[in-house]
Amino acid sequence: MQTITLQKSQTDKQTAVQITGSKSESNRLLLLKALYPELELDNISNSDDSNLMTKALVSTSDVIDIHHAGTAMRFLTAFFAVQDGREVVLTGSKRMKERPIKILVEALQHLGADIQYVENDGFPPIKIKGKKLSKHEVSLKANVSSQYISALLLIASKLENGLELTLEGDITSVPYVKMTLGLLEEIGVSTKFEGNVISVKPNARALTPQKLVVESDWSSASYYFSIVAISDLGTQVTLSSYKLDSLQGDSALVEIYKHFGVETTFGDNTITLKKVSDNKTTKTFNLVNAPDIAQTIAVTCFALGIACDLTGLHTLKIKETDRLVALKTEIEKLGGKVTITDKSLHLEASKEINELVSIATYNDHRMAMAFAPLALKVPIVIEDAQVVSKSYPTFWDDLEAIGFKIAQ
Ligand SMILES: O=C(O)C1=C[C@@H](OP(=O)(O)O)[C@@H](O)[C@H](O)C1
Ligand SMILES: C=C(OP(=O)(O)O)C(=O)O
Repeated sequence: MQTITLQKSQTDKQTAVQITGSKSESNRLLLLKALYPELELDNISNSDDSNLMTKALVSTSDVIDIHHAGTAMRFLTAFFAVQDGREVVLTGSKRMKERPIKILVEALQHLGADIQYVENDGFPPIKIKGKKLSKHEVSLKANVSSQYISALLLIASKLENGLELTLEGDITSVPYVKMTLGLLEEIGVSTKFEGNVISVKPNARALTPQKLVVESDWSSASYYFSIVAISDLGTQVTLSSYKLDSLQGDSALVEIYKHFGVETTFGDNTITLKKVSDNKTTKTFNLVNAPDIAQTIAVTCFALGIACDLTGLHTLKIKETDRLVALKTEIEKLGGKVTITDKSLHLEASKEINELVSIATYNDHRMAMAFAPLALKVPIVIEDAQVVSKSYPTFWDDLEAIGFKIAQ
């Protein structure tokens, strides 16, 4: 699928959507299952990133290409560093070669790992010679990407003496670190997070065999929060399978979208989103704990003609694309006015939205999905629409099912 044109939704369509498993939970659990085969997993994400992770973990190839998958790149760096005797080059897409990995590599090297850069210092591809790591104490800078922290925590229980990790500076994307610790605890690994120190106890034995069911992806749910927010009063959509006590930080959507008049009701494994009121006040959110929903929220505000101030966005520049620049460029094509710094975005309230603007997606699934709900206001064109498969392969089918008209 390449360029598609999206149109306003039809009435009398299906309003229930089953969303695939969380990509973040899946990629953690897939790695943990490789370390502890006694684990059984259910509702694993069907995303490209999780498929790449699954394949990489059993690959016998000398070179593993993880394309655009950031978590796979970071988690597998730690995984292969402790596979004694295994030599592998981990590489990725052109963009992956621009996404920094030095903080993680230096932490692993400090613990005793043998990792070298193949092209540019500090960036993939990297050559890893797996070995037994000798040390168990390390410090790392915590404000660039939480994925470095999670990567170390995921292998920690397999180190002879576990791990004591000291986090330097502000910690970014904290819920993702807590998700990692939550999953470790769930499978029976002991962890402690006190102040800026995280410790994980060693565990050389097999775990109690158990089945873990991955909750569906809350970042994917964000596009439906946006659709409902932009829709008429009374509009509702039911999504499954979700739970109240989520490990995913993006479940903050429930509170955030109250500000847009969207009410969320938890049912048996489901959430029902309903538009109950209109609220046009300027929105201010700090998204340091939920960076992946920044694009969704910015576009919701633009569609509704509401101004917003989004902060805590310092990680957006090193994701699939520079998301701050991409948002500004595309919203301005549509007639909006956006000001960005390297960690914030300000959108002015606007009245008009230009029709049939062709939205560039920059190899970023979230650019395609975040702009899609705008079709409720004006017909819109999405370039390289297939990018959604990075996290949500059936996104366009699901939009059609709830009534969007899609032409190729
Ligand atoms: O650990 C994870 O699963 C993730 C952590 C976040 O990255 P940063 O910690 O780099 O912000 C998030 O943006 C990404 O989509 C998934
Ligand atoms: C940033 C993301 O993914 P990753 O860092 O794993 O490529 C994302 O899914 O929005």
